[in-house]
Amino acid sequence: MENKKELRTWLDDLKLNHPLVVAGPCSAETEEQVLKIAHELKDTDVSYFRAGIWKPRTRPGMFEGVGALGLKWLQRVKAETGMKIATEVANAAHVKLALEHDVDLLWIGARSTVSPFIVQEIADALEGTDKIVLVKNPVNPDLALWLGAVERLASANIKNLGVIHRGFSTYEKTKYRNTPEWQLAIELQSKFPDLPIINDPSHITGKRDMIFDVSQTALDLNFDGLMIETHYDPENAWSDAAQQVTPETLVQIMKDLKIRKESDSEADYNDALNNLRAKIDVIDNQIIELLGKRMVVADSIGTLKRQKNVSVLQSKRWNEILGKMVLEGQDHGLSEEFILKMFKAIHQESINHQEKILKK
Ligand SMILES: O=C(O)C(=O)C[C@]1(C(=O)O)C=C[C@@H](O)C=C1
Repeated sequence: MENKKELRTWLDDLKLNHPLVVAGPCSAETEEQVLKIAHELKDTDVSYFRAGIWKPRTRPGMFEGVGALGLKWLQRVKAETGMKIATEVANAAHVKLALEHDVDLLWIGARSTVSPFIVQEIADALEGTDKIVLVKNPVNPDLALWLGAVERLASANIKNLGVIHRGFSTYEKTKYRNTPEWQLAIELQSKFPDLPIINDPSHITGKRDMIFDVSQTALDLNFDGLMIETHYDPENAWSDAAQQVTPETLVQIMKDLKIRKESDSEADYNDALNNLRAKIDVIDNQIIELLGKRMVVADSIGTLKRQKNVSVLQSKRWNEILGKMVLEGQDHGLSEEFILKMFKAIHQESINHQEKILKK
């Protein structure tokens, strides 16, 4: 699949002067619940009303969605509020029912995106549709798998495509429910600058009080929209209670978010920016030069070790370096996380250099 301007057409055609907002409850629970939330979201920035009809749950025995019955409730939402409607589909049967009920936007969930078989089944069922189809990232941070799913849909002649960034599962507990790994979303945007990308701060954070912050980061990174789970009584929601916000909170979030533009044409701003960028270019070159020099020293260490048959990895020395560099980094305003990531990469490169010499 190639990037092309037309990928944005469906979004441009909405002619919004704010980010695209998809909002509504995690799950459709009852007809009253769906309609009450929808009426509270009418006349806000929300263009698409979402509700989960079929819920893929981690373990059996939990609420798994109301099923096809809920699609009728979504149709009432459209008729009564004028909002378009959106839901998740996870197999061909879901697609058939969603299309029969004229759902305007369908998304493929993270647990489906991981499976090329499921994605292909969904793509085949959707073949040639003019509905909007958004692909959530797979649960694991695998950009090729994410884009592969989009490609399967594009090959099924589906034109109105986009992606949803909902974060990634980790074994370690972090402050996020699913860590954002923003680098992946950035890489995706550099490969497909015109493919609409929506952020899902509800699933990234898992906590409503972090939603604003993640939404702002997403907008600062040029995301096109937000999908935010919204419920009039979040505490008592049947699923994902901790991450849903009330319609009032959603309106406040949209009011408080700073919407940035991609650039500004003012001359003074561009002069100042270009000056600073020239400085960055010089520093980047110095960094590369220094890293190259460091590897030349590593090569010499490799030659020494080869003569004496000593192993490459020297954990004690390496831990000393890491400890010192974390402290040094603090003095220069660099986070421990960054220093550890950077020096681990440097260490690996040094090991690769020495390995080449030892294996000669
Ligand atoms: O000090 C060494 O023995 C090295 O091989 C150098 C170096 C490094 O790049 O700093 C690389 C590998 C070792 O694990 C420790 C440190």
